[in-house]
Amino acid sequence: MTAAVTVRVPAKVNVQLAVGAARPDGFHDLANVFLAVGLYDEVTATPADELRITCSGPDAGQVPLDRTNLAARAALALAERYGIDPAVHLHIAKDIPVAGGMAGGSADGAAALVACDALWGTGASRDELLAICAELGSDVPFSLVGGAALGTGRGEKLTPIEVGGTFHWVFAVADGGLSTPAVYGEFDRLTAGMEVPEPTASPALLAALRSGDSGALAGALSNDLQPAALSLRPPLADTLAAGTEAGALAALVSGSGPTTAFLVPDEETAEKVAAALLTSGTCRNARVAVSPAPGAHVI
Ligand SMILES: C[C@](O)(CO)[C@H](O)COP(=O)(O)OP(=O)(O)OC[C@H]1O[C@@H](n2ccc(N)nc2=O)[C@H](O)[C@@H]1O
Ligand SMILES: Nc1ncnc2c1ncn2[C@@H]1O[C@H](COP(=O)(O)OP(=O)(O)OP(=O)(O)O)[C@@H](O)[C@H]1O
Repeated sequence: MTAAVTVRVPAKVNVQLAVGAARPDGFHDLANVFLAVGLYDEVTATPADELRITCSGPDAGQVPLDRTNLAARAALALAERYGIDPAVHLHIAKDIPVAGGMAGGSADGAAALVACDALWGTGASRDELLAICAELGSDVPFSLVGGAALGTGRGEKLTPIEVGGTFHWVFAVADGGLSTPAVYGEFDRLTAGMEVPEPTASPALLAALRSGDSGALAGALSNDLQPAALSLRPPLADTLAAGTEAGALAALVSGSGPTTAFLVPDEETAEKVAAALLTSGTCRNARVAVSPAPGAHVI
């Protein structure tokens, strides 16, 4: 029997997040262009007497260790489908900012699924794993596939996107998180009484990803949730300004925030912008990363 399986899983940034009107089920239809970035959590699955979650890393204190943890929910969902006793210890080595709009919890859900699938030898197909991911959350399927993809529906229906080069990023980690439902709720409040257009992927953005051209991508980045995140957390505007002044090609809120993302031309500029963000006092931490990155995979 396999003794332990470790799965590495990336964070994400939304290079385009086009948000439609609220649906009757409370979700919003999206044109969500996901790009996986090289900040990783690792989930290790080991046989145990009962389902147990532990977490290490600087933000570990903010991660729930009960059955609400997306890693636990993933293990339970797979076990139920295959009639397996979910007796597993899942250890999360967390490096992705918590509640930061970088899909950290979703990443752990996808990683736990891949780890338990390997540990238990369920032999689930890719499509079955993707279906479980979609039940766990809108962002979870992308954490499984990585790379770059267009998410439609509530973000769970994925079409892979070609990426023609490496993009360099700096991520400014804010103090405290933002609740994803609260940010979508603020989007609804800000757009009340307005005609919200059908979300569609930007051809210029897709072309920029395909060509690997950072300058073109900088001109095409967009996030419809940014006004809502800034409305709930006005000081984020200072973080965006600090990174732009330091030489970023473009700045935007990552997903529902409050992490802010800075696209930079190269590694050298990334280090410079990260240092300037740290000294600006407008964020708690600054992380350098490249994209695209592979989805959840056994290491
Ligand atoms: C902001 C993003 O991170 C961008 O990728 C995602 O849209 C959020 O994905 P997620 O965290 O996996 O969200 P879920 O766990 O599926 O949903 C949490 C809550 O976010 C809101 N939500 C989420 C996705 C979506 N397309 N429309 C929504 O309105 C709903 O209030 C929902 O109850
Ligand atoms: N494995 C997990 N890691 C982190 N948070 C988790 C996990 N499982 C459940 N959560 C809960 O989910 C909340 C959101 O955390 P997460 O790090 O996923 O946010 P996020 O990056 O903003 O998500 P997204 O970008 O998908 O909207 C946390 O406040 C926490 O209570």
